[in-house]
Amino acid sequence: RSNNNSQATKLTGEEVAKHSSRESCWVILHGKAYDVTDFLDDHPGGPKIILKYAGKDATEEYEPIHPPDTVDKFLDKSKHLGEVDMGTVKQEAKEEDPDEAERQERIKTMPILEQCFNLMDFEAVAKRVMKKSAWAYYSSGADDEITMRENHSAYHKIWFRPRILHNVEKVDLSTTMLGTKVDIPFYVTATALGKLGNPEGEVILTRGAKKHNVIQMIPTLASCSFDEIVDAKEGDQVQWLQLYVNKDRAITKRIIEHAEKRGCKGLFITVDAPQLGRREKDMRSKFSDVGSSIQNTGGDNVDRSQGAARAISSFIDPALQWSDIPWFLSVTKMPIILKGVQRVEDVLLAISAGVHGVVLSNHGGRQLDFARSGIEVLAEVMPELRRLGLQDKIEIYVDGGVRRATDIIKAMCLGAKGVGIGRPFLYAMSAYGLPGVDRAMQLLKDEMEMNMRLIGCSSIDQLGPEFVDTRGLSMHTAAVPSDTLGLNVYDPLAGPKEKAK
Ligand SMILES: Cc1cc2c(cc1C)[n+](S(=O)(=O)[O-])c1c(=O)[nH]c(=O)nc-1n2C[C@H](O)[C@H](O)[C@H](O)COP(=O)(O)O
Repeated sequence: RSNNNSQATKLTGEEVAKHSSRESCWVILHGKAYDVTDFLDDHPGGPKIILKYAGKDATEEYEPIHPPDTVDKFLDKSKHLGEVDMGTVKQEAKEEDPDEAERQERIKTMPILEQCFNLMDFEAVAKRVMKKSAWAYYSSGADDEITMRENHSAYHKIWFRPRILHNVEKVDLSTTMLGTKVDIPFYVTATALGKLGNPEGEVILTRGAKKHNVIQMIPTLASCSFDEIVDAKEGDQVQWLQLYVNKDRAITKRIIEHAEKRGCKGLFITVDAPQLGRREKDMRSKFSDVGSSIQNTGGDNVDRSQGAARAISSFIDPALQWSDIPWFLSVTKMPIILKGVQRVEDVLLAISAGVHGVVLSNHGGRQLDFARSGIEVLAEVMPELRRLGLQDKIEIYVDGGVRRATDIIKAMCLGAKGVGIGRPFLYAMSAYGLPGVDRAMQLLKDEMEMNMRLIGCSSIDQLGPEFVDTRGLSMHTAAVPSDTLGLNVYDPLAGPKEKAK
């Protein structure tokens, strides 16, 4: 114990440093020491990443990945060893990030916020100023990222059929989602690890959503704790919960009940991620955290650096199935929406399972590559629901690649109740904080008002399929990257000169 009388009860860094092995492993988090020896093999991210910080201060690495209440929730109180006299802790020489000096330079010369005129501008700035590992995590899609690009380019295959000579002096962009009135038909969708981009994390999105009266979907894998995000809401602001279903249903039940108690108005069960996709940019990035046990392809010596996503997702239940839905309906009164539905057959199954909505989504292209865009699936679903007279049985949302208000309008014309937007608000938050999110949402509102006028509609309920031409939608002319791997190793048939040897 430190002998300085004002620090009488505090541990010293030296003492903590003695416990730096599998046999006895202590770490320091936010100035307190914890004995995590018995927790090592239960850590979703595997033991290696903890052992890397055994006997040391792990706060910086821990912060963006774990909500602050994680230790209290998952580590028995007997393992909480108390305060550390941080003056006695040898601060590790930070792994010099060669890019850091240049990144700081780029931050000094970044465009001012007013120079961002659309959502893609935020992406361009974020790419320049974000830490590599954070950019990699947010921007990556699965495999060759074909679907990630298709999500956005699919909107370019839909053309408007505007009408003229309708009074569009007053334009009302408001609508309702799951019974909640919103100012404009988009919501902030669930995206994990908000603190990778901004030290304040998801609460920035909460404040932006409040200002523009749109709904925020709280991610299971948020950096902020669920309660921090709910506490950050104001007045009657509405939030939804995105749920990754845990193999341990008791944990899932606790999360659902707590969310309902805290006033969440929708439960979005993510169904397109029984295993998180292979996001290669994320895997290649500095984030050298070892992968979760779910990816264990054999032995502990295998380098399983799988990036942030894999490290935090081993709890997700790949056995989740339709027969589980009645249980979810029995444990909550919140409307239940399946997030990640990708074909009309499953929308019909969702209706017969009694859920209240679906999000037609491929997880922002971060899961199955070559899954179709949400908007293309929407164009498949709605005519079939209308044919069967089921279009009012369920609320249909789409997300993925929405970057312009015209994208939102196209989705509404095709019958969506609203659209989810992910990366653009992450980039705005990462580059400019709350002012960035505020501007991004305002830009969408301005674009939406103008575009509604130009297609000849003054309110959302006037939008319908007759305003769009979707004939090009099923042409998958995605900009497929050249087959770099194949070309690098391709061995053309030996020509005549080769034979002569
Ligand atoms: C960009 C992004 C998306 C994530 C996301 C994290 C990031 C950085 N994460 S993930 O770590 O597991 O992949 C989640 C998540 O926690 N849960 C979820 O349901 N969707 C997750 N999504 C998907 C998201 O909810 C939308 O489906 C997707 O972002 C929509 O596409 P855009 O980003 O193009 O708007």
